[in-house]
Amino acid sequence: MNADSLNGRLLFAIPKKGRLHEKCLTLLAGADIQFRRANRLDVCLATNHPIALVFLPASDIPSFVGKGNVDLGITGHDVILEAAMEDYVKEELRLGFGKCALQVQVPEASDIKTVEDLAGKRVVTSFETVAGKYFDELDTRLGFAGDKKTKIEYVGGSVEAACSLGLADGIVDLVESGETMRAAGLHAIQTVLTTEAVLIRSSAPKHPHLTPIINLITKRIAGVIAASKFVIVQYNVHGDTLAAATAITPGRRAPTVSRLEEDNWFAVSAMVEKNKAADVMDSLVKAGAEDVLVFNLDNCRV
Ligand SMILES: Nc1ncnc2c1ncn2[C@@H]1O[C@H](COP(=O)(O)OP(=O)(O)OP(=O)(O)O)[C@@H](O)[C@H]1O
Ligand SMILES: O=P(O)(O)OC[C@H]1O[C@H](OP(=O)(O)OP(=O)(O)O)[C@H](O)[C@@H]1O
Repeated sequence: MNADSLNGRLLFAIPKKGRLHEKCLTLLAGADIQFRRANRLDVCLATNHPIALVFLPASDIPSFVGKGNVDLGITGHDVILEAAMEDYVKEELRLGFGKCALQVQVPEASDIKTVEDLAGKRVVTSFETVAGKYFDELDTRLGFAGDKKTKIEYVGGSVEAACSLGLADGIVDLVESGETMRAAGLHAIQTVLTTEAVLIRSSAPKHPHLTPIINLITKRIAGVIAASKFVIVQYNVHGDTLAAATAITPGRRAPTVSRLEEDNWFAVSAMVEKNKAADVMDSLVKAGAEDVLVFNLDNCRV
């Protein structure tokens, strides 16, 4: 592939490995962006759209998109703040995966119980920008200046080991299930931020002629995300209980109601939030609905 083959194509950055990689591939498949990636090749052309996919480390994606070298990207909200690119990228969509929290953690046995106790001591993290800003503000609030200020030290990984190795009094690291933190004998004393994967575009795009395709891909991905959050509930109901049942399933705009080939019976279908589907089914049966079915959505435009 040469640079010419990228001409006129939308460049779309995807994390090349790590926690977000697989979920991004599922999202691309759901949005019907097809491609064949040759072994170890980090740039590849979509076969059914004028798009080139660029596989990059998640942490590099905010600056590539922010500087306009790449038109669209997926990365973590935390990574954007760490790269100090929040003024240069627009977060178009929250994607509902890669959810975790950046937390201040200390050894469970430690005397340090609050971030105020930790201020002025040693903190190890991979998020030196975000943690630096957080402790700068705390130091200022507490009147710590010069060598009294909190010492922030960067490590690239295995942050949770820093306290037991004697390198730190506390750490700032991501927590999802909390397993890593507990296994290292740590507990969280403060949440600095919560994060999830986001779709981003440049705030000052270099290729304005690509805006229509950027909008199209954004809508497609929004459709895949919405479809994963909703199910379709369908049921039969007698005319006497139709109003009570449709009040339980009002749908996004309105439920679809069709007459059955049986006197005063109706079939109803409506979109329902996936995490409420079981409760909705219980309420429908209680209200007198019959033959209650739930269908997954593959995709939608809402
Ligand atoms: N435990 C987790 N649960 C959910 N999302 C996470 C988790 N850990 C990280 N993330 C999200 O994924 C992003 C990338 O993290 P990941 O650890 O995969 O980094 P990476 O850049 O692939 O580096 P490496 O694979 O070298 O650790 C994070 O910035 C965060 O947004
Ligand atoms: O709360 P948990 O579910 O245990 O997840 C948190 C861990 O996940 C991430 O690391 P990852 O496993 O991606 O490895 P890394 O340290 O190499 O980044 C993060 O840095 C934590 O260490």
